[in-house]
Amino acid sequence: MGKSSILMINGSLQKRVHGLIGAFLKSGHLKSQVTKDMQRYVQETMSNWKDGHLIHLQDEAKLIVFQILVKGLIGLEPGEEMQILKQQFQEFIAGLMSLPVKLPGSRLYRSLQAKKKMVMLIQRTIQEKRMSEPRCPPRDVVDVLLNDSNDQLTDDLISDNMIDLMIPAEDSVPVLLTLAAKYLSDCPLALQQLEEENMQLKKSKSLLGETLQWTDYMSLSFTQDVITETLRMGNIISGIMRKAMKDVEIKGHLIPKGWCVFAYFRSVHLDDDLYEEAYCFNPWRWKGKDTGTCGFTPFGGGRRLCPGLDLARLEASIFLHHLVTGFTYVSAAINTCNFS
Ligand code: HEM
Repeated sequence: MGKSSILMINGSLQKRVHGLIGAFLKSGHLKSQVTKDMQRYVQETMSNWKDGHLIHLQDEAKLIVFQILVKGLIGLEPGEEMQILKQQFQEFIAGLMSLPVKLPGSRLYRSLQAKKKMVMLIQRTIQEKRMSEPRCPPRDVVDVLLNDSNDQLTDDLISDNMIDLMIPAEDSVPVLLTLAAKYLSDCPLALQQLEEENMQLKKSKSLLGETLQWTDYMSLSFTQDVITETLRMGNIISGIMRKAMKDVEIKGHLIPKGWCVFAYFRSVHLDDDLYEEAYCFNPWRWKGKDTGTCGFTPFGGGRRLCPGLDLARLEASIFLHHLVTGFTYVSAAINTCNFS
């Protein structure tokens, strides 16, 4: 990761970059674009699913999510360059956790080479954008950062950040989708209610001759509760690190300045004192409840709160909608949880 990565920087620059990216990822403009593209990619992908063929859901979801992500970040459409970027990104990721040996042929070396190639491709895109008129409203994150007047937002910072944004985003949503499918397979009641809610929306929209908008997907309350419960049980990011900048005392425990603390979400999200039958997948527990509490932090919190949280929820809603309305989904298990 580069020195100017959003994951590494602090202070006012992090606040600025985080604010710009977060506002764009939450914008109605991006959500409409994502909805249109995601519907198309999901339908294309699912139309290839044939009876009797094994489907690797996470891999299929990964390809869709990567295409959506790269378009939202740098404006690239699916095609040859997207394919190259995907290959290079996989090589780069493989070296993130590897022996620190930078000899030619080593995993780390190959990873760094892949990152260089990605940077070159993204910098070319930035140059092209710099030579054309600024786009208003911005269509991707590069547009947003280029339109800002802060002179710390150099081409190097922008290209590094595009790659570093792919790291938290690329895998998390496919894992969320895969876990949702798994938990639903284990819970026929939830699957049935999810199907009913989504079929109802599909029918009412088709009667009106309208296509589904992002607001339609987000208005599906039970679908949102299924996603919330999957985030709680799945703990896709198991926790976050924080460094104490000064001595801090929490509930009688001193954390000396300079110490690192790991806030472990799993121990909170699976705490029986906070969640009745915490190991049971029970989307109904969220009915009418506020998800913005300290006991539920799958997207972290504070000034580093995940800027992609709305996008993750929207992508999951679209995927689940097409999964349960396009296929007969057979649940194999009987859930023994008490939902009363
Ligand atoms: C299920 C999906 C996702 C989960 C569970 C998730 C979770 C998280 C968590 C726990 C953090 C750390 C927050 C903290 O330190 O307090 C984080 C940070 C971040 N996430 Fe996500 N994320 C998801 C999807 C996404 C997506 C789709 C994007 C972008 C398109 C994204 C971009 C980021 C970025 C840039 C940060 C760093 C923010 C900063 O340090 O200022 N994430 N995410």
